[in-house]
Order: sequence, then C-alpha cells, then structure tokens
Amino acid sequence: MGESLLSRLITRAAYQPGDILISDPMQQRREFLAQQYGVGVTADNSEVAAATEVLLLAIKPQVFESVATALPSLGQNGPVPVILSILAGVPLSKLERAFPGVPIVRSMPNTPATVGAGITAIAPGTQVQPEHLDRAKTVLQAVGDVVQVPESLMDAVTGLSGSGPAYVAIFIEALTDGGVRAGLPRPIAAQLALQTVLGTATLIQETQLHPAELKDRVTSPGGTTIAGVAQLEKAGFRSACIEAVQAATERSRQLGS
Ligand SMILES: NC(=O)C1=CN([C@@H]2O[C@H](COP(=O)(O)OP(=O)(O)OC[C@H]3O[C@@H](n4cnc5c(N)ncnc54)[C@H](OP(=O)(O)O)[C@@H]3O)[C@@H](O)[C@H]2O)C=CC1
Ligand SMILES: O=C(O)[C@@H]1CCC=N1
Repeated sequence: MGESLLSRLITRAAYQPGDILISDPMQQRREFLAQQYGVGVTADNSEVAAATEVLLLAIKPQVFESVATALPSLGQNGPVPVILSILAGVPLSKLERAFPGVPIVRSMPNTPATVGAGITAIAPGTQVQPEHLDRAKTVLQAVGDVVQVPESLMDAVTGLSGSGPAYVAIFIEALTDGGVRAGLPRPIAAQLALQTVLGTATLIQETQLHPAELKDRVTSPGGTTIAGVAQLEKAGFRSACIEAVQAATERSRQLGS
C-alpha cells in the first residue's frame, strides 16, 4: 500500500522524488524503489523519523510495537513531524502512547489510490492542529477522495473501502468465469466484465441514481436480468457482501488490540 501511495504521489508531482525517503528492511526492495521512483532509501527507520515533515507509517499492524519501540523520540533535532498511519485496526490511543505529544492522523486508504481513484478515511488524533490535518490531506488528496470520520468508524471503513477492492476484484473475476461458462472467449469475457463494473460505477456516480433504481431499470419483466438476479438472491449474494464487510471490520478490531 505504501508503494501505491508513493507511485501516485510521484506521478502527480505532489512531492519530488528527492523529497521522499523510504525505509525498508530488504535490500532488494530498497534498490527497486530507488531505481523505479528515484526516491531516497535507507534501512534505518530512525533516519526517516529524523528527516521528515510527514511520517507515513505503512508497516503491518503486527510489527507496529517493535518498529515504534525502536524509534527515537520524534522531533528532537527539528520540527515534530505529522505521523500518517495507514495501519488497519491500530487505534489512535495506541499510536499516541507510542509517540507522546506527536500529531497523528489515523487513515485508511485503498489500492485504487495507485491510479488516483482511491478513497481514504481519516481520523485526527488529540494533538492534531488544522495545519497538521492539511499536511496529511495534501498527501491523501493526491491519490483520491478523502472523508473524515469519527475514529470509532475506522474499522468499518477498513472492512468496506480498505478491503473492498479485493471483493470487487473477485466479483469481476467471477463475472468473467460466468461469461466463459456461457461460451465467451476469456479475453472478451474479461473485457465485458471489467467495463460493466466500471461503467455501472460511473453511471451511478454521475447520475446519483440509487443502485436499486438502476437495478430496476435494467430488469425487464420476465426478462434475462431478473433470472440472473433471482439466482444471486438464492445464493445469498447480498448477505455474503454484508457478512464480508462485517468479518473484515471485526478482523480490523482484532489487529489493533
Ligand atoms: N494492502 C492494502 O490494500 C491496504 C493496506 N493498508 C495497511 O497498510 C499496511 C501495509 O500493508 P500491505 O502494504 O498490504 O503490506 P506489505 O507487507 O506489502 O507492506 C509492509 C511493508 O513494511 C515493510 N516492513 C516490514 N518490517 C519493517 C520494519 N521493521 N521497518 C520498516 N519497514 C518494514 C515491508 O518490507 P519488506 O516487504 O521489504 O519486508 C513492506 O514493504 C498495513 O498496516 C495495512 O493494514 C491499508 C489500506 C489498504
Ligand atoms: O487486508 C488488510 O489487512 C489490509 C487492510 C485493508 C486492506 N488490506
């Protein structure tokens, strides 16, 4: 996810590559990032912490404690950075215990950020002033839309938009398989499936139609669509989507505890 944000920030020229320093433990990965994006790289997290105005935390929640403990106090040799955390589940209370007095913005982006079509929810911590929030938003608005939510809703955001690209990708893959089963060559089925999802999302976005209204418009009496919809309902498609978001929300809560 860190690379998704990075690639778009550079494409959009939100930051110059020379202004970005990335810490990664794997040499191969550091070499790749330096070569691909022209950014500075280091194996020492402290170097990033000492040099930055926005410190993007893009590690896994499972290694947060060990990474945070090994960092020196922030802002000792310069201005205090804003920490922008994208860690699923890790609450502001835990982040603020690890970095006392530091402004922290908890956020949940998603992978469409890579192409500037992301959506990120943010929740500011107790030390965050408007200028800190602006700095965080500058990063996140370069990769898509930004919404602010109460922190209590961040796990639900993670279950929906954070994890959602995977559900949509599975849907596109499954539609493609359906097309293949019905006799379409796979490349044509894949193109039809992808553009149907993309086109429908754009249609709903641009017309502000309720999804149910759009479904009704496609569904001719006694026609093909209702036959397909009836099968989706029989298979519990809606319920599966609702339960997927719920399960991911609960997993996000677990990761932070
Ligand atoms: N994937 C997604 O769609 C989204 C992910 N997130 C959040 O983003 C975070 C990263 O997830 P994701 O990108 O999927 O996972 P990855 O495993 O791809 O990324 C984790 C990164 O952390 C690096 N890393 C591991 N240990 C350290 C360390 N000690 N110091 C510095 N860097 C380290 C890894 O380096 P290396 O690979 O070289 O070991 C890797 O580049 C998670 O907190 C996740 O919740 C949030 C929104 C969406
Ligand atoms: O699967 C995960 O844990 C991360 C958080 C949201 C999307 N990917």
